[in-house]
Amino acid sequence: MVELVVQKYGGTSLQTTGRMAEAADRIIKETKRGSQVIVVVSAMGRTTDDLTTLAGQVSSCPPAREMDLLLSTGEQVSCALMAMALKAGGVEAEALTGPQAGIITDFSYGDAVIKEVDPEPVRSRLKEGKVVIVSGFQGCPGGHEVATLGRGGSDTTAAVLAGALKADRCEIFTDVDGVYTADPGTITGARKYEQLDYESLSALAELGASVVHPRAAAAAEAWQIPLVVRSSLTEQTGTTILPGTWSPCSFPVIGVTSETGLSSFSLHEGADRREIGREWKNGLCPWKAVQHVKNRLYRIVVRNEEAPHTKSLLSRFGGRPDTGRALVHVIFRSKEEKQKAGSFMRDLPYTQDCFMVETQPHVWSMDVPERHRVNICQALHDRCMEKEAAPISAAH
Ligand SMILES: Nc1ncnc2c1ncn2[C@@H]1O[C@H](COP(=O)(O)OP(=O)(O)O)[C@@H](O)[C@H]1O
Ligand SMILES: N[C@@H](CC(=O)OP(=O)(O)O)C(=O)O
Repeated sequence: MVELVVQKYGGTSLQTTGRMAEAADRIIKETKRGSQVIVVVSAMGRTTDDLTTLAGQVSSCPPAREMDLLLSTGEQVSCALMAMALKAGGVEAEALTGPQAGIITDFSYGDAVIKEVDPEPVRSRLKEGKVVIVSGFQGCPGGHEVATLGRGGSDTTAAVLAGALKADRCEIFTDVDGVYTADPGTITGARKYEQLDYESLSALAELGASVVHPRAAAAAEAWQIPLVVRSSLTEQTGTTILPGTWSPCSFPVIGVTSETGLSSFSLHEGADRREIGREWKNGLCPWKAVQHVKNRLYRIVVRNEEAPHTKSLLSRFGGRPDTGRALVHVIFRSKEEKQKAGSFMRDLPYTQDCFMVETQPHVWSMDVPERHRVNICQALHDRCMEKEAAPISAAH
């Protein structure tokens, strides 16, 4: 039976035209195995950052619509080049922008959500025997508009397309050979998962493991599409995320993650615990974490972009943002595992100017200065790993 495979290549896998040619060879090999292939591409290397810098040079507050028009071009360049590379390799291919590929979004420029996919444009080209290359990270909110899905959004394009077209699997090609217990780029001793369940992947992705976008993890789970995270630089098998409730081991910790680009507010005066709690529960503030530290001191952590809005909401408490903050998280399998681990999380090094905060019941979180983030993650990861002899698969 012919398999339908979606392959997504991230910016790190398309950094140069040389890398793009390697990706094209891999796609050609997949077609030679007899598969139908849909390819989703991100912008080459750091193109999205470069385009953002360009916008900043002409405007201190670029309009969201034009910003999306600008940023969406990065993926279109990769898409057109990839189709050319494939054709040069003797494979029939056609490049489509997100809107041309039938990806319909809402109107939230810069953070659009895919509402629907018209499978026809891609399906008809597959029927013609073509490899279909789709620009990731973008869709059409209506008319002839284009909206982008937020940073890292190409993963979501791939997972949603895989679901809508009922693909047999969705492969995310990146610069690491799978999903690890911590960022293998910065944390020594991070261990690779050979297999993982959707829930654990989502937990890691939502709390900062940038290897897969959280919306992609959620979409793969919703459609029950097998997801493979693997390296475009090696032939290693990667991490497979499969339907079912399979859990890789009895290891109590799923991983250690961190989030950057945050600001914290310390609220002293007149802060009423119940009032703060009400704001938090009502979701009026998109707060990432909140904590009653002691007596009348509260910490509230928000993304830098939300700091001005939060400051005005909390003005009656006199909160001032402290920038350059990060959150570090130890994600446990359950609330009970977190409670059991309580004692071994104490007495960490680097705790000056750090605050324990509440995020989710099964997650131990701390608000830390961004400059200490990696050291603190390393210490936490070491501590979690020393508790477990051989929890996952061998890696690194
Ligand atoms: N738990 C984790 N497992 C694997 N990689 C991780 C994890 N947390 C963070 N990363 C980082 O995610 C990076 C890949 O994501 P990204 O840079 O967005 O790649 P791409 O451009 O391919 O989308 C890796 O280089 C790695 O440093
Ligand atoms: N190019 C966009 C979208 C994306 O998904 O990129 P990547 O796959 O390289 O994370 C970004 O940089 O955010």
